[in-house]
Amino acid sequence: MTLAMTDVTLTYPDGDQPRLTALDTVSLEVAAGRLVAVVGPSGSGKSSLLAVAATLVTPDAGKVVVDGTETAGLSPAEKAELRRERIGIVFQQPNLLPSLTAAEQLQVMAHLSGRRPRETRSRALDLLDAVGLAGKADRRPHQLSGGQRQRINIARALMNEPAVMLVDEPTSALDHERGAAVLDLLGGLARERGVATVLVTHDRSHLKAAHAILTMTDGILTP
Ligand SMILES: Nc1ncnc2c1ncn2[C@@H]1O[C@H](COP(=O)(O)OP(=O)(O)OP(=O)(O)O)[C@@H](O)[C@H]1O
Repeated sequence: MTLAMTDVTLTYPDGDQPRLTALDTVSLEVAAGRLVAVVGPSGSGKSSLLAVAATLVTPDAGKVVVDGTETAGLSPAEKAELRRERIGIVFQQPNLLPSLTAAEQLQVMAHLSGRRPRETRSRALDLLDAVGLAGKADRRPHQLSGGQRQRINIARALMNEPAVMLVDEPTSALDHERGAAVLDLLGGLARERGVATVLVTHDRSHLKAAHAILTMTDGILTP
């Protein structure tokens, strides 16, 4: 299993109240090439789930295995390397660098991993093509639409050929039609590139690209 979370519990301090349980013995398995959607209302624990899967937050209990690596024993530097090399993260807002072209946004990722510029340029162009942005490689963010920027965000997350992709509300800034297109794209990329993808959203519409839809309620994940 490419991503396996087992009995993960995460609590946060809550003033003088007992600690708040954001994730309550959550288990989730995602195989290569599958897109699993996690749907739940605001505050149900979706972002917490992604943060734990991304090794950004350490759970109180439970096990997280990413592409065969048990994450509990890793040092902060090893976790950072795992994130850079094996995990692609797509947040709601693309956070593109204003001065860089579309291709350069992707190349920066590969550069951080020590890959050579010539290789990375051709991989960046291939990925931009895969997300429907062939011909836009030299545009800067302000010359692109919101939907196109979100596609760059997705292509950038794939730049280092991750085993796992974690996606947080990718359609919140998009209209209905563009949102549906981005979700279809994510499903297609997961399948074609064999990436285990988890998508969290509060919005149940256009999830037909998902192989499974799970529900998060008050930190509890159910089929
Ligand atoms: N750093 C934190 N410290 C304390 N409580 C937190 C922290 N982060 C999240 N929480 C609480 O944990 C619970 C789950 O939050 P989380 O952000 O995971 O929910 P979500 O489903 O992603 O919500 P949204 O859809 O609004 O982003 C909420 O009750 C939230 O208030």
